[in-house]
Amino acid sequence: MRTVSLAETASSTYAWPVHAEKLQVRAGRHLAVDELDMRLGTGVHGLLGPNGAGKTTLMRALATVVKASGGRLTVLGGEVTGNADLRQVRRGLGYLPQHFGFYPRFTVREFVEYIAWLKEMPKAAIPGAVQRAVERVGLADRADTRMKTLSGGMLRRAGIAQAIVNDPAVLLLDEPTVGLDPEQRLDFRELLREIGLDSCVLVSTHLVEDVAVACSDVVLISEGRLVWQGTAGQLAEQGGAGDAGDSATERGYSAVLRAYRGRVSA
Ligand SMILES: Nc1ncnc2c1ncn2[C@@H]1O[C@H](COP(=O)(O)OP(=O)(O)OP(=O)(O)O)[C@@H](O)[C@H]1O
Repeated sequence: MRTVSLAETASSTYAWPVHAEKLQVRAGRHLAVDELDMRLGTGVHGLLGPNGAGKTTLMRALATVVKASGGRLTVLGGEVTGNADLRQVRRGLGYLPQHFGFYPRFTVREFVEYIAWLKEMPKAAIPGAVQRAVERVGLADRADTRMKTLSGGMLRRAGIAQAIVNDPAVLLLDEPTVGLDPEQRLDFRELLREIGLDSCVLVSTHLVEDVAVACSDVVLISEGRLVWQGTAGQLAEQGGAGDAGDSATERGYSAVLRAYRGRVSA
């Protein structure tokens, strides 16, 4: 049986689970997110953009790991750029960072349990929630294996398990499909679609095809700004025969970026 998360039982008086207005976030001294406006509702949102576009920095700000240096950011109704109770917001979040740390002697189960405990899940709900998260990422047969002995793809799946253990209302996944084999990628797309039915999921990736298949909506950023937002089908319609790419979605991606670069250099 599915455990009901704290985020679901909290009253949701906000219009958008994620709402950024003129958001600015620094990475070191660099302004990596610059006056970004973005609203995300329920569904699976694919976050695309070239290397250095600011995807990881944006994810980190949404995950409340870094503070914004300007603008406004509201996550699950809490203004995280203001004086919101971050503990309350964090209980409703799931986050898979691009690189995540773990104690190598922990088993997969201990690692996911530890994150559930950090998220202040009710003690009695933790064992069942951990088992379910591990099963959902296809690691049930490795639950009692030490983290240090997992393959790269299995580690990534353990990372996804910790991100979903609390049934988060906002799930942030930074390049989750890196290292997954083709079969696991297909299962993962299915998992994303399932979670996106009642949660807001943001997935950063360079695999435009993953976005085309698994995401209800695409957010494209470049130089820290929102360049384009729409459905994967609408993105595909932006491209033409002369645009770079092996699929309609890739050609759409190239066309949108080309148009944006033309606008900023004009
Ligand atoms: N610690 C740092 N100090 C200075 N600049 C940084 C730092 N971290 C990131 N940057 C810069 O901020 C910008 C955005 O980086 P970020 O990692 O958010 O981009 P990204 O879209 O996730 O890139 P990628 O697709 O390569 O993972 C880049 O220009 C990067 O060089």
